[in-house]
Amino acid sequence: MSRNPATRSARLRRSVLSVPAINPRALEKTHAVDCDAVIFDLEDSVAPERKAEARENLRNFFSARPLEGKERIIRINDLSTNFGLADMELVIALNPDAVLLPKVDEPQDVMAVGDLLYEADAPEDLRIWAMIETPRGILNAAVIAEAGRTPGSRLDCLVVGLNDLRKETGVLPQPGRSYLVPWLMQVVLAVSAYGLDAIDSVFNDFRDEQGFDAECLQGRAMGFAGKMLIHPAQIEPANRHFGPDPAAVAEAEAIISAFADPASDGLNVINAGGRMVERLHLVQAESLVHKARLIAARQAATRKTM
Ligand SMILES: CC(C)(COP(=O)(O)OP(=O)(O)OC[C@H]1O[C@@H](n2cnc3c(N)ncnc32)[C@H](O)[C@@H]1OP(=O)(O)O)[C@@H](O)C(=O)NCCC(=O)NCCSC(=O)C[C@H](O)C(=O)O
Ligand SMILES: [Mg+2]
Repeated sequence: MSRNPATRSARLRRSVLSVPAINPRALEKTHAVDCDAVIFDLEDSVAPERKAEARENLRNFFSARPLEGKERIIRINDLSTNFGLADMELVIALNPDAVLLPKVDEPQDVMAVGDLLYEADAPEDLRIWAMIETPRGILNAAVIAEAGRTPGSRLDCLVVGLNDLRKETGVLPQPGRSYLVPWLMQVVLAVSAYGLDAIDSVFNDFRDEQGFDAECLQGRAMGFAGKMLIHPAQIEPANRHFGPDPAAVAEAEAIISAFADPASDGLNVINAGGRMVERLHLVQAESLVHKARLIAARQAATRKTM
């Protein structure tokens, strides 16, 4: 049985900020910024000769002060490189919320990391995220996502990487991403079939506010849960575009009340102010209201600590 997109994840993943683990100053900034998740990057933003230094930075960062209220994800190097296994040892030692695998081509890439976590007796809530950023990754998006349904699988989220994908395919960066949309939608369809989340790719030109807004609107309309970010300036717009807008929350609350009315008992379809509403809309409405409450609770907690 498929899960409705509205029920994919109860977590907020509107803004997923990547931070190069080589940069201690940027690492420190993650305590103060308002993103939902942080990816600590050991892969492409760290030069090969500085991988060990980046791991040491992360070790120090995790031991100095816990990062509160945000999902913590460590992006490792591919296990086929010289760095992948040392990265995995660090992941097991630091126990983040998730490990992000780059350049996933097939389900076996995810399973190999799952096996390492199992052998290390890592806690079950240490999840796996997968970057879909190669031609084979796109072609195999469905079977990769399906692997997330096998018993004991830790796969939780797919993240699209368009920089690598453009490099591999020759598709040029263009406003509207018209040639990429079919591949993006393939990823959204795959996660929808198997109850995972999908995060849209980074937008490199972090000073181009209009371009970023347009891409967020497009990603949200396509069904992505949020966007991978490269700069703190992208957090507020991503939270805004991927968060529920107040009118939609009010409408969702009205749908929940309408179905809670005893007059709706035994009805699968009702008339809500001149619009047909079905019980499937109730599931979406509940998910939206849940996310709105998570955001409100986060904002209240932030105000308290200010
Ligand atoms: C792109 C950057 C190199 C730009 O950095 P910088 O020149 O320092 O920008 P600013 O001067 O505007 O920065 C202002 C302050 O903000 C801090 N900062 C900047 N970026 C981050 C960040 N990502 N996280 C936390 N803090 C950040 C700076 O340190 C400045 O602070 P201060 O000095 O105190 O004023 C830089 O933004 C950057 O490195 N971004 C992240 C790059 C990265 O993570 N790359 C990997 C992910 S991209 C990817 O995965 C692609 C994918 O794989 C694919 O294939 O598509
Ligand atoms: Mg990449």
